[in-house]
Parts: sequence; C-alpha cells; structure tokens
Amino acid sequence: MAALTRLSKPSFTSLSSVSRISRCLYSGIAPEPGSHGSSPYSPRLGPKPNLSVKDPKDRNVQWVFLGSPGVGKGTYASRLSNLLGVPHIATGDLVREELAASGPLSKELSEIVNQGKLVSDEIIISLLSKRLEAGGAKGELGFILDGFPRTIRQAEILEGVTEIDLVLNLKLREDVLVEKCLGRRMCSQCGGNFNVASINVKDSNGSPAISMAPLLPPPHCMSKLVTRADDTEEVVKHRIHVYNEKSRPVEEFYRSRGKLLEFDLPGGIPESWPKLLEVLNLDEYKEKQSAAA
Ligand SMILES: Nc1ncnc2c1ncn2[C@@H]1O[C@H](COP(=O)(O)OP(=O)(O)O)[C@@H](O)[C@H]1O
Repeated sequence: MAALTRLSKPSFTSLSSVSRISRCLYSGIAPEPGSHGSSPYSPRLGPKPNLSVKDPKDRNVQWVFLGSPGVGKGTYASRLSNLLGVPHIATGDLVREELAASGPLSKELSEIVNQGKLVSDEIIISLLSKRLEAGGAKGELGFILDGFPRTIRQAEILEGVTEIDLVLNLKLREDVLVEKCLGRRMCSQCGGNFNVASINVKDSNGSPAISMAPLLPPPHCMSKLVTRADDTEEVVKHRIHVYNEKSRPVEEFYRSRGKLLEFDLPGGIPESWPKLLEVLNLDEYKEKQSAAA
C-alpha cells in the first residue's frame, strides 16, 4: 500500500458550490490547457469556469473512489459518507434509477449496461449534474463520488469545475473481483447490499492469499434477494476488461497530480475498514464507527 501524505482532518464548514459545479458539469466545461499544472492531457477547450476553489480545510470533503467492478467502492464509500456526513454519489446507482424509471433513456441504457459497456460521457454527466443540483437544493455539502470519473474526459471535466481533494484507488486481485461480483445480492425491498460469496484464495503469482467472509442479509431480507442483471460471469469479465482499458488511465491522471491514494484491500470489511480509517487519518472518528456501519 503506497503511503500518501497524511490528510488533514476533514472539516465541516459550509460549501455552496455544489450547484455551481453541477451547472459547469452540465455545460461540459473543461479547463484551459495548463490551468491545472503540467497536464499531459489535452481537454476540449471551453471558457475557464468561474468557480472559486476553496481550501479543503474550509469546506467538506470532495473525494473520488476508483477501483474495478466488485472491489467494494460502494461499501467503503457508503461507510465513509456516513462517518463524514457527506453524500455518497454512485453513478451506477443513478444509471439504475434511470433504468427503473422506464423513461425515454431506459431502453438505450439497459442495452449498454447489460453488455457491460460504459454509458456515454454526455449521459453520465447529465445524470450526475441533476443529482448534484438536487443535492445542492437540499443543502448537501461535499461528496464522495463512486464510479465517476471513469474516463479521462470525465476526469478532465470534473477537474475543470472543482477541486478534488483525494482519489482513493481500491485494489483487489482479479479472480477475487469476479467471485465478489457473482456473490452480490440486493434486497428488493430495503435496498440493502449483501454478498453471499465465501472467498478463500491461496497466494499465487505474487498475489497474496485472501479470505473474505460472506456479508449475509438478515433473515427478513433472505427471500427478497435479487442479483443485478449485469453481474453474470461473462458481463463481469467484460466490465473488468473495460475498466482496464478506459478507467485505468484515470488512475494515472490523478497519480500525476499527487492525489491518488492506493489501498490494497487486506481482506473483508473487518480487516479492511480499520486499516482504511488509519491510512485516511480518520482514527479519531473511530468512535463513530458503529454509527457508520
Ligand atoms: N462514470 C460512468 N461512465 C460511464 N458509464 C457508467 C459510469 N458509472 C456507471 N456507469 C454504467 O453503469 C454500470 C454500473 O456501474 P457500477 O454500479 O458503478 O458498476 P461496477 O463498478 O460494479 O461495474 C456500468 O457498467 C456502466 O454501464
């Protein structure tokens, strides 16, 4: 696990820029070349957004979670969001909400998602902008983004409209990722996420052995469990391939800006959660762990 400079304690004073961020995202504004240091990427040109970037100490956290399908982004982003009092915004959830609403976009989206492909940057940015607008109207502050950005273009657009404080890159060996995706279940009534896979793999080719106990649902959810349509072996393997092709470069985008914190998951939640709090310098929030669980 590569060490990143210990983070300063997240602060909880107000930030009113979320709706401005969403407006900028919506118009697809990208930064001027060179406006964020020596970027090796050449974003689409647009006017420089009029967005004052606040010091992270004067506002709530703005974090991004990266990682392959099945790594546990949702699990840890959701726990940290409870702990820090910031919204957890998962673009995969926004896509699934759109699918469930059976609106004009849903047929197009279901074909893309069920084949394990990426939705277009335009559609994702439009969904994310709407979510940020709605949150801004409710007074939401800061965010933990999960599943966004997933392409260099998405990263450039985000970089052009606001300051991301930290990008957490969760890592797990690929054979475990597939098993974890195949074990995922959701309760169709309460929306709770569980995992029925019992993972116990030996060390091989330099990858360490890893054990993860299943995360079983309470008895009242047991008969209501559903599996995501895109969690079949073929589609999961394709999603991992798409991640390696389109999203790995996003890791380098943030690594070159000194924002990437790599975190190799040592096991299931009981082993990983305390270690994650430690590397995030959030040990002092440990007493709130039970509330976040
Ligand atoms: N930022 C994004 N860009 C493009 N497509 C996305 C994005 N976020 C989510 N999607 C779409 O939604 C699907 C589900 O996303 P998600 O729940 O994050 O799944 P996972 O991380 O397990 O692959 C993706 O396979 C993709 O089709």
